[in-house]
Amino acid sequence: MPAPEPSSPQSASADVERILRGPSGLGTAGLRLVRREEPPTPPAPSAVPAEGDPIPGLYHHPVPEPDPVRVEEVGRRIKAWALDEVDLYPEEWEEQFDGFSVGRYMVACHPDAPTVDHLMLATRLMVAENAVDDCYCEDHGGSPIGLGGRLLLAHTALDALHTTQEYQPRWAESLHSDAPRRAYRSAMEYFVRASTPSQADRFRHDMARLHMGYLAEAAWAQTDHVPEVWEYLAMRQFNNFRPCPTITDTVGGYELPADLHAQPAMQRVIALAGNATTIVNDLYSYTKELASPGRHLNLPVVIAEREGRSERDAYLKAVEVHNDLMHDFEAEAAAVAVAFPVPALRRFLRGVAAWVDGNHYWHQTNTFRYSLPDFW
Ligand SMILES: CC(C)=CCC/C(C)=C(\C)COP(=O)(O)OP(=O)(O)O
Ligand SMILES: [Mg+2]
Repeated sequence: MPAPEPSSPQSASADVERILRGPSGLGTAGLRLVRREEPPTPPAPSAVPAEGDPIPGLYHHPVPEPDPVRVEEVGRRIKAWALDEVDLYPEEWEEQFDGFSVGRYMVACHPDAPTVDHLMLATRLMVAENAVDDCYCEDHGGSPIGLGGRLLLAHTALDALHTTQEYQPRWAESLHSDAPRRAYRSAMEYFVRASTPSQADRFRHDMARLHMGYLAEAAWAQTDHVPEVWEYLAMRQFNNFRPCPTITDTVGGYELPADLHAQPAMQRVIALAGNATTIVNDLYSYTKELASPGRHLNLPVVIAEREGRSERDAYLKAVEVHNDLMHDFEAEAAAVAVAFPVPALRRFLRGVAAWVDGNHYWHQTNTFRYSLPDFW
């Protein structure tokens, strides 16, 4: 393949825009997966953000309001699944379940899902993943103590135990014994029915990564260890949203072939996207985590501690780290799209970019869960 012509910074940025957000020009609006919005007006450095505003200076792409009809239907169906199929939560957690707004989240992140059934694949998994995080690791009875055993057993709801006839039934029963396992088991059953074997295996691998990240976070919490910034970033690359954008093709009803997914350049793009989305969480959940009992690690907290910065400087540096990750993600995604001109690969990259943007939108607008610090 001939080497690409060197391009000016303006044309390089137009290439990124075209590849990640679709073609532009007269008559092309219908070809894009994500509707182009007017570029956001960057806030003046001193502007104080109002409730629901984006973090000043955070590099992001606004998305159109998610389709309210789909949001409502996904919301209705996920509640029925949570209550009737997996008995997910007691009545007193209902407000938090509703406040999570998972329908709005998933509709924003998957604009190319052909049907609500496809959206439900992502929505059940998102709810199940949060149930494991809340009930095993965090605020709803979670603890670092004994986490490894709990996570491993829950992981078998995704990646089945194959053992002797004597022991198999005890394992099968165990998958119904708590809400996180019931949720993982059921969500995975739906996912396996809709995905190819290699898509399901990709997902299992990403979930094993996630569980390894939870364990490192828990180990550090147990010994009250504050890692170096790069060590924290390594942990957060695993304790990460990655399993969500990487199912974009199953949710879109197509497949990124396994050999293209496995390309080192594609793996880097996926990791950069996952890392940017996860640092978005660190920034929007900063005040919630400061208010929670004990020390909750997130990027601003680790930068402040390890680099001796004020809380505000550390937060602003974390914004820069996020922005660098986003720029690298976009540049490398554009390079991969040029190197492998395969329609399914381009669609997958657009799907990952849409997930990144939808994830930002949800964090920004979820004022039930998140609020910004007073740094501007
Ligand atoms: C949905 C999914 C795969 C989540 C995995 C990791 C995770 C829970 C996050 C990236 C969110 O981070 P955090 O636990 O800090 O969440 P909140 O800040 O409490 O919303
Ligand atoms: Mg957080």
